[in-house]
Amino acid sequence: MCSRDCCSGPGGSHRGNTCTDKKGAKSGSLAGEKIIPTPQSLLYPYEVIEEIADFITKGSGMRPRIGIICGSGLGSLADMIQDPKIFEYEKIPNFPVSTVEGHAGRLVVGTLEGATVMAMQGRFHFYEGYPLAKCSMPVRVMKLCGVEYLFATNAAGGINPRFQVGDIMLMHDHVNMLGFAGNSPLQGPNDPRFGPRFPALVNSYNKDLINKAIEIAKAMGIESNIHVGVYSCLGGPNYETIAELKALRMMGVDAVGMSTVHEVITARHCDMKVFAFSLITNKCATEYSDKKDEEANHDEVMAVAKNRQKACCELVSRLIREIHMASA
Ligand SMILES: O=P(O)(O)O[C@@H]1C[C@H](O)[C@@H](CO)O1
Ligand SMILES: Nc1nc2[nH]cnc2c(=O)[nH]1
Repeated sequence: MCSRDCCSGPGGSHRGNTCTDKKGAKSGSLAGEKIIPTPQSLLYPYEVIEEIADFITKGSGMRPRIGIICGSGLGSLADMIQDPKIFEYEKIPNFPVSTVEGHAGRLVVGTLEGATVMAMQGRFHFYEGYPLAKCSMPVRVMKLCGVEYLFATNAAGGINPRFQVGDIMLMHDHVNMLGFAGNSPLQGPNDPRFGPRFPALVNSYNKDLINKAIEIAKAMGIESNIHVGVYSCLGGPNYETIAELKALRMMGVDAVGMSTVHEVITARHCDMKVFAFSLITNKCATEYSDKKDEEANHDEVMAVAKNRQKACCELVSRLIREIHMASA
């Protein structure tokens, strides 16, 4: 495995003096000390994304309209897909592999509530060692497959004291902490075939879809478990300190996680409509305490996601049905 920028993290390796990604493409040299960094946006040029998209559309015989990214423990969202064509990440050319528990590592293409969909059962995180452009590369693949709507889901810690474990927060905005630190999936030369150099991000989260989701939650009788709020992505893999959580709360953040934001930036850059939600899997303590049970842990995150998967699946499938009906 390569731990340097030259071959972009897991899946890459050094053979002799040469740095090689998992497909064998040479992307840098270890000879001498001169390693030329690859700007993030050049990691996956348009033509490579196009090749991956062709592989999926030809292999599935479909052009999906809705893309779903399953959060930690929420892989069952993809299990709802009918007549699924399944692509293991390892078998997709130039695709990274999933390394996190709760992220199966496969792409599922089929229909859901009549709509053509593709779902990532397993996403890529910055803390796995992947640059942000690689984490969100599948969003561009979705775009070139024909996807118009991105549904991004995640497991997150609730900072807003009104949030309870098992609640769902519909994202209406985000605070991009990795962006504050100068990291973006759009870093490097811009390819206008994807989108503009300086994309605007106000109104990134589609208001109509949020309103529809609230109506659906009412019809499901879970409106008291639904909130609309602000998500923030940190680099992880560690969970936050109390001081960090206090600071995030002061900034107006309601829930914190380690994903989604760079996917949304990539989706908005190529003009997709975005719907995203966080399943609140743990309450974040914002006061100092010795209580061990106030510490976040991934087992708890997975257990809560498993418990709440039914509600999440129903919300997603009903919303997809509305989108499909509206365009039928
Ligand atoms: O992929 P998501 O954002 O749902 O996963 C969250 C963030 C970490 O990957 C993990 C921590 O428990 O859950
Ligand atoms: N950063 C972060 N990610 C999470 N994913 C699930 N819970 C949490 C949390 O408390 N913090």
